[in-house]
Amino acid sequence: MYSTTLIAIFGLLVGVYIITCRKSTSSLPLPPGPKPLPIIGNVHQAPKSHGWRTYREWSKQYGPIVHVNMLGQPVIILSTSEVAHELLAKRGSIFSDRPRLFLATELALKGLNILMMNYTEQFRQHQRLQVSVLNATPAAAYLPIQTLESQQLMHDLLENAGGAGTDVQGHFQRAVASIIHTLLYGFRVKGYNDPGLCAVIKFNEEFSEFIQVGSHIVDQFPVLNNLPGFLAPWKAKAENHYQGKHHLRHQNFKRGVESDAWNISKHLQKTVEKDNLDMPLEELAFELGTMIDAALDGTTDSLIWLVVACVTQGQSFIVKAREELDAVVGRDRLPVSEDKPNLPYIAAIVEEIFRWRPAGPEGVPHLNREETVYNGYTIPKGSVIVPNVWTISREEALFGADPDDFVPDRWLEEDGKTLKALPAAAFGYGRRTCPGRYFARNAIWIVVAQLLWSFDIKAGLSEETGEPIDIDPLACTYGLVMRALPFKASFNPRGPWVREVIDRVGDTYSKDHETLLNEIGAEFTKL
Ligand code: HEM
Repeated sequence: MYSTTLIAIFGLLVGVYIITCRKSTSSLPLPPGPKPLPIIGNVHQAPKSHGWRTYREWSKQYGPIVHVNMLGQPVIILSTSEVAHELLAKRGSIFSDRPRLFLATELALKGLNILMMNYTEQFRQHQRLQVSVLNATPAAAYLPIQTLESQQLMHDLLENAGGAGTDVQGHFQRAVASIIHTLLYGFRVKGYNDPGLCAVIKFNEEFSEFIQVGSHIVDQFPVLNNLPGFLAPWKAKAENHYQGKHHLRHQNFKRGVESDAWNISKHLQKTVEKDNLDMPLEELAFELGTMIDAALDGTTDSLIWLVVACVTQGQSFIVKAREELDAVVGRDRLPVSEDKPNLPYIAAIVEEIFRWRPAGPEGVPHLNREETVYNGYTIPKGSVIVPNVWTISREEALFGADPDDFVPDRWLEEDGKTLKALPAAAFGYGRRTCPGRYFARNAIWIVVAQLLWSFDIKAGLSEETGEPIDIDPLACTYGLVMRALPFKASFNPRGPWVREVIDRVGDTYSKDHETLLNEIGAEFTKL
């Protein structure tokens, strides 16, 4: 035991020395950044949490491209849309890998998580499958299911979230989970305590912790993985995570392919067979599971941030949205996706949610497989590239002098009808841009339109004083996604016509979702 520890410590020091002595072929300097110390670099200055806040300060001090040294590992933080585009999109052939920082994560995923794969042929095969079911055209076919679940959400809020209000996270989470489980596996999620949904939430929380730099010492010093299990607790943790995910994914995939109606599991299984792809079913089941994980948090959290905006950012955007909704939709029905071309202000609200509170404010890191030069600076091979989405979404030159405020109008041209082509950073860049962006935009659009058509949204009331509880619009979790801390909000119908319309549809669980799925399947045969 003693000698193993000594070997580990020796390996660690040699590793640090070798890494810090990496040689560059370029004579140009590294990008500017905070002054490092010998060997440890900038580790002592690295933010322990909510890194995007520190990165914004660094960008003000050092400019749009900042270098920090984490124990010899170069980290490059990009803080304008221009630089992120130039490197991650235009030079995508070298900037599309993922960092290999996360040994604990890799143990937990056994190379089966698409989000963490390098840009290899295996990854591209997965990406082609994802795009075939998530691109703009297939995503449009899913609108009937997204609308059905949005109606169910309106019903749930009407019945359960009025008066003094309630913690609304669960209702939104259920609605998003049900959209994705119905489409991917053929079954609806009918309650926020559904065991399958609880399992996905638990795995997402674990995953978010796994990929935090520094959360497992083995990530910095892979040699420690040679330690026996009792000295290496991450091994058992990683194995449990993998086994749990494997079980859930296998079970859901089986349910999907054995179900009577069309669904994405069945569709992709047929594609794999028809195209004779080299992809074991276990890998395909993991791909579907990754889509579930990726879709659930970003979509739910964006909707919750809209609720935060409604209760903290003044009424003027709500008044404008209502004027538009009343003029186009009237008061006799809920908005539907066919109204979209006539409701540009709702589309502007959706873009503003992604800008104001990007679900992943630190982006998902990329890695460059070759050294390159940008604007007179060297970017060493193997740098961890952080698209600083929080700051990029607050570029005053693009978004105006009030980037911290929620102002949907900034997305509209003078005519008030056309969306400006402003860069949207929330879905990432280049070859790794989120394949679910069309799906997410559609799902969020229908919920936002129906929510603002239906409810006055206010802060919940304190049980002790009966007064509204203050909501801090910046209070959030820290992890892969930025989630508003739990809060109470109340949803009261904004007029008598609302209950009438929502009750006319009522509870949607008796609706035949399998017929809707088969209709989507029929659309797919025409694509
Ligand atoms: C508001 C909702 C969402 C946000 C903000 C979001 C954001 C992102 C971001 C930032 C990335 C990494 C991009 C990069 O590396 O540059 C990503 C990757 C991914 N997203 Fe999304 N996403 C959302 C919804 C969805 C949905 C609905 C799906 C699927 C139905 C999905 C599936 C994926 C997948 C599979 C990846 C991995 C792609 C890769 O590594 O190349 N996402 N997403």
